[in-house]
Amino acid sequence: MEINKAIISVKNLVKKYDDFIAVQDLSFEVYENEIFGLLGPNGAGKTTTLEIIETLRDKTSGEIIVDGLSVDKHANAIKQIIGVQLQAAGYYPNLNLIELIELFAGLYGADIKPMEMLEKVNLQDKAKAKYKALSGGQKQRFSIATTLINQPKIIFLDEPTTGLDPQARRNLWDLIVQIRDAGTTVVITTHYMDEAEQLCDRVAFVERGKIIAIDTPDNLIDQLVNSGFERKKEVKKANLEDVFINLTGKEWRE
Ligand SMILES: Nc1ncnc2c1ncn2[C@@H]1O[C@H](COP(=O)(O)OP(=O)(O)OP(=O)(O)O)[C@@H](O)[C@H]1O
Repeated sequence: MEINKAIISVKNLVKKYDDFIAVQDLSFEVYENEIFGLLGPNGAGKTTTLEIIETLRDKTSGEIIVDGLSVDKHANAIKQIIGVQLQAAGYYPNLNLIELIELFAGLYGADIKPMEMLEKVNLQDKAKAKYKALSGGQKQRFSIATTLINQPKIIFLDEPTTGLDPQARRNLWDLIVQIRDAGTTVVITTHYMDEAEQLCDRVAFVERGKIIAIDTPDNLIDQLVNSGFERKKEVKKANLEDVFINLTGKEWRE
């Protein structure tokens, strides 16, 4: 049997905001080279947990190891091996996409070819465009390109497909799978369960700051079915999203 190697290990993580406990005794591992989904209701503590792993937020207690490095002792070293989506506010309005990638590469000291980065996310035709002139799907793809500039071992994507149409969403899934297949571990949050089911190798459900289930989507669904669960209504063989894709096609556009 294949032994999975943990690239992120979170043990007994606790985060308090004054008296409020946002994360309580959370433990999980992310395996090398998987797409790992952190799922759960609004306010469950997903973003807080990710930001602590990304070394952007302090924890109250617990232990986090990222690729053998402790967040307590090696935050700077961790920053160098992870890719995090920047806030759009960081995209200087007067620079085009190529210039923005050059700027970030300079900040990271990364030796990359900007056009190759844009090709990876299928934005080569927009190299001279400004960020604000991009569609929602293109903006997300650009933002994912920026996470790859320092050739990270792990990237973190917080709700990357929110607000995208079904086609753009599926294009983005293909891109995320390509990134994993090229050897990068992907940690993602999403509120779309169809997305988690299709895209994630494993998922963890977080509720009120605790992990309540963690496994492959297949195993979690099988466990529920084996417990006697049945859907109330017979499900049709296609849904409205399939109609959308069938009518409008799957190719990259925007
Ligand atoms: N800086 C802060 N100060 C006080 N409370 C905070 C702070 N940041 C987050 N919280 C609280 O911590 C809890 C967890 O928030 P968090 O953003 O981690 O949830 P989430 O699971 O990412 O939610 P969503 O799905 O809505 O993005 C929430 O109740 C939130 O109000």
